[in-house]
Amino acid sequence: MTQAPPEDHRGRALYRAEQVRELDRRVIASGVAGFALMQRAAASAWRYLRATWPEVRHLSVLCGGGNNGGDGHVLAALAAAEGLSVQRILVKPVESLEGDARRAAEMADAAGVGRQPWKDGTTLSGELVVDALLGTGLAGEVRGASRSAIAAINASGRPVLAIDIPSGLHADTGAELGEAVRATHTITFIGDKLGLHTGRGPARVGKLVVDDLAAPREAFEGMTPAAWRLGRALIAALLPPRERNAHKGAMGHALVLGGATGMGGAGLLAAEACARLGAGKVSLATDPAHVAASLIRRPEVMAHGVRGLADLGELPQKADVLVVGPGLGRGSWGQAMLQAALAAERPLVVDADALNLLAERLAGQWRDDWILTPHPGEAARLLGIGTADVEADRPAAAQALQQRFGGVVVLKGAGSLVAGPAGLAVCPCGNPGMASGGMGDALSGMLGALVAQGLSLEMAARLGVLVHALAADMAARQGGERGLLAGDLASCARILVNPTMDEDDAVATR
Ligand SMILES: NC(=O)C1=CN([C@@H]2O[C@H](COP(=O)(O)OP(=O)(O)OC[C@H]3O[C@@H](n4cnc5c(N)ncnc54)[C@H](OP(=O)(O)O)[C@@H]3O)[C@@H](O)[C@H]2O)[C@@H](O)CC1
Ligand SMILES: [K+]
Repeated sequence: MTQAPPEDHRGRALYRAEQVRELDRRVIASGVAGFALMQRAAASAWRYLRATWPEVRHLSVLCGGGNNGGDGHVLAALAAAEGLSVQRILVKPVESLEGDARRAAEMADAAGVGRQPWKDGTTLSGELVVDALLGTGLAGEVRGASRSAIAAINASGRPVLAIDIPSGLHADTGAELGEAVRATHTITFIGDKLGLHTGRGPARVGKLVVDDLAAPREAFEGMTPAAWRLGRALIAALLPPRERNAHKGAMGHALVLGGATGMGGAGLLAAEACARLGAGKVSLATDPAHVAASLIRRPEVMAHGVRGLADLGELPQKADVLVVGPGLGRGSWGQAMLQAALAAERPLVVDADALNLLAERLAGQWRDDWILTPHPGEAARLLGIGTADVEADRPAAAQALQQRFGGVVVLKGAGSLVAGPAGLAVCPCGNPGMASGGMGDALSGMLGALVAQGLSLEMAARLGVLVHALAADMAARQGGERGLLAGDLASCARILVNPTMDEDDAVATR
């Protein structure tokens, strides 16, 4: 049935609303009438609903004024034809509808499906709510009746199947325009949409299925996806089993510069994660006060007590990649370490306070050999805008950073984005347990390890972000999200970067 381009190691293609509209146009031009496509969409949603909730007898279907609403009307008719009772609610009068949406509403009328206009206070009586208010046509903050209908859906406490997109969620950015439906399930059509996977998307979409509605392969030809949704196939594609004669010299040497006075844990977490992801050698340049702790916790890491540039000596030149930022601080020590890293002519992973120092003191730096890993606050400082502006359009912020600073940019947060010369990728994994200190330090160390082992910066960033999030998911399965620690990730990540291991049999080591 699926005609869309198959997923490969790059992951699944994601599109923007305008691109999906163009795909719709191409499918229609190939000979499928628009209304037939709407019927396919509704039939697909109905099949999914029936398979997921076979016991449900009574539905509430909320229909907007466009074709998303049209899908809802057709679904309501299909459900009624199979004997379900349907509460069909319209936010716009049928007389104001046009085109396929009007035809769909009249079809449901003709099938004898009752309808009622949305009014504030209307009780949603269904055991299940179908959200067909707004799809790819959403423009601007949700207004009028749709606004209160969305709030009522969210207050209903019922399972919600969102048609195409949870209403109120922006298909391109994943921003919530006012309030968005909190769906338990979403079925999306023709092409998967970027906004379902970043920003508020992951928190609003619930379980997601994609149906390309049998769109012909040719419809996708020549259309560059807006982004790639990373998948596990990337791990095996980029990390084949090691040659049996591998030696540590060939696995790269990573140097972590971090851990100013009182912030030793950050540098250590980065170094440990770096080692667990397979760097041949890992060095840590840290405040001398932290060396003993490092040796006790991870004797494999070569910890150097560094009071300043003189102590650092030629260490940066001996490494293949430098990770600068974890626990760096913004004081003279951190500034010296960053200067040394920038001068070392080695690929860099730049995180945390190194990014803040860049924003404060080193504006205008552009390199093609670094990975920058800001969270939204750091991204905002680098761009000179507010954090809310970053969150309002995360894909645009990631791409703006990449254009302004060069290299590869990882914009962290739910649905982490990787922007590089090959385009945009989004990570669909991870969990709220990652909202705890040190997670970013572990990520920067992992990225350093992958660069050390010879991956391009962009592939290292994509793979590192994915493995970091998958490791957090694995650790959360073992012990739950609350209380998940950054230090729990490295051992899980080790299992993941050895894809021939059976994850269930593998025993996480500390
Ligand atoms: N043939 C096809 O193409 C296929 C398309 N398919 C389906 O169609 C969907 C796209 O349909 P679409 O383009 O009609 O847009 P849609 O999402 O219904 O929104 C338009 C409505 O929303 C309203 N509205 C907009 N902004 C608003 C706001 N801020 N606040 C409040 N209201 C707002 C706007 O009102 P207006 O601005 O006109 O007053 C209008 O009533 C797509 O997601 C998929 O489900 C499938 O059936 C497969 C075949
Ligand atoms: K919807």
